[in-house]
Amino acid sequence: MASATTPTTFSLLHTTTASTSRTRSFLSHVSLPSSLKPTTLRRLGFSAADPLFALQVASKVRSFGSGKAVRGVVSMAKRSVGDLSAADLKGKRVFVRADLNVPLDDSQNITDDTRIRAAIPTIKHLIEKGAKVILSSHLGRPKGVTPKFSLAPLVPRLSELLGIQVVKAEDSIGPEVEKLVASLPDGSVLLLENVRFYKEEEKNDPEHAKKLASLADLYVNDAFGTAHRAHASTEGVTKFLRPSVAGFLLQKELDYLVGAVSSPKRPFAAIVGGSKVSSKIGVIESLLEKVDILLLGGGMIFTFYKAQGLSVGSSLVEEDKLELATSLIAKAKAKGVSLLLPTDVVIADKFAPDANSKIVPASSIPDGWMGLDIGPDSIKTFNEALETTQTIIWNGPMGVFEFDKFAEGTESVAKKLAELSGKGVTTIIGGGDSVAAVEKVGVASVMSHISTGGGASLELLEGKQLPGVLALDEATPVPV
Ligand SMILES: Nc1ncnc2c1ncn2[C@@H]1O[C@H](COP(=O)(O)OP(=O)(O)OP(=O)(O)O)[C@@H](O)[C@H]1O
Ligand SMILES: O=C(O)[C@H](O)COP(=O)(O)O
Repeated sequence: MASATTPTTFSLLHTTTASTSRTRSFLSHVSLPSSLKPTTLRRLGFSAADPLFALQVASKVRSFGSGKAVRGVVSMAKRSVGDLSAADLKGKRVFVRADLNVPLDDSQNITDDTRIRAAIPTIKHLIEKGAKVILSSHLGRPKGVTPKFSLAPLVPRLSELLGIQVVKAEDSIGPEVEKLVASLPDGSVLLLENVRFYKEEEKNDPEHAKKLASLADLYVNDAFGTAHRAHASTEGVTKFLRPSVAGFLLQKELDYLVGAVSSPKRPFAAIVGGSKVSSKIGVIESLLEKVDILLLGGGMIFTFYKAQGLSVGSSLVEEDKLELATSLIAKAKAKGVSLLLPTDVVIADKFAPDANSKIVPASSIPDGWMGLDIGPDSIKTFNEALETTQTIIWNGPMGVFEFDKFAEGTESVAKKLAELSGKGVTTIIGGGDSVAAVEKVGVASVMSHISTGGGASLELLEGKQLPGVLALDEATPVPV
């Protein structure tokens, strides 16, 4: 089957001394062109490594000139639900932690079911294998039992998408839940009540985790959006349940947000926006190590302008981040990254949807006016830069896109990415408000990947480890 252009999977065993001074074995599954032998990889100089070893291999192989099919096929070194055999699953009670934290309106209607749809492939797979699925999630940030944060409104949509009637428990632990679990037929789904109704969930209380774990035989974490939280149902349960494996959604998120970003088709551009530079420092610094082009927009640009001595009127500025902005500009220069700041902006006389607005050069923002979007010249320059790329990651809106008058910059980026996606460019939307913008423009379906995690995707892009991922079983080591 394997050919030079068809990826095959090598298993690479190596050891590393983590900062905790524990020596651990990591297995990294990397799909690489079959012409690459483990001996070749060793010759390439892989020795000490970190948990992202697989990704380093992928990028090295790429620069070595042999990596044809590396992009998007790298997986973290975690065992996946797809690795479990039929015997592992048939008749087994599987605790699935999903992130079904969807928005509900005042009448408890789901206003965006993206996260529910994203959780379906893993649940369907388990049902088809004859497992008994014990599905859990949080919804919102309740303090104790709060009816408006019940998972009950999710049952009809889940049942519809799965094609079976999902049973709902009134609690997430306790004798009633145990009774329901005991009566579950193979291939069925029991939805537990909001795990955050217990304060022990967010405290990652071991006794509480043990109670959750006692409901099941094995654990699947598919809650990418909550993987940055070390909670009882995302991390604590893994201490009591083996195997503990990654679901398909979690795996896909890692493949794109870690794999495609660490081993991109080049040129590679990042677009970073949002309100404040302070909330994106980690992401910008991490991306500066990887990208060829960095486009900045949103409220944070005014801190950069001010750092360059421009007057910014009453635009959003973080005075204590001026030095940081200067150092980021210097870092981009030192790394040879082409950093583009908008050259013109749409300004407003107040922060309101009906504000008076005009377009001015970035250097001419009058006193009393604030910049709320990037201007048409900037859109043109950004588009030209994006046209040269093969991989683009986007996090954060270009302006106050919630107000129609100031949505043009953000919507133009969404449209450009959709157009480029159609031409084979890898387009990754890194969660948060940029996802809302892509959906508003109606181009979500054409993007290569849209993350279901806001905070989790940011942390991953910052290069942080996610506790919900770390806690899972490593893929089976195969010595080379
Ligand atoms: N020029 C601006 N002035 C003030 N606010 C702005 C400006 N541009 C964008 N924003 C606001 O930034 C907000 C989004 O910023 P945020 O940092 O939360 O980005 P995000 O990518 O959505 O992050 P997260 O993933 O955490 O949700 C939007 O509500 C938008 O209105
Ligand atoms: O919406 C999210 O980002 C996730 O569901 C995590 O929610 P949390 O920030 O309340 O932990």
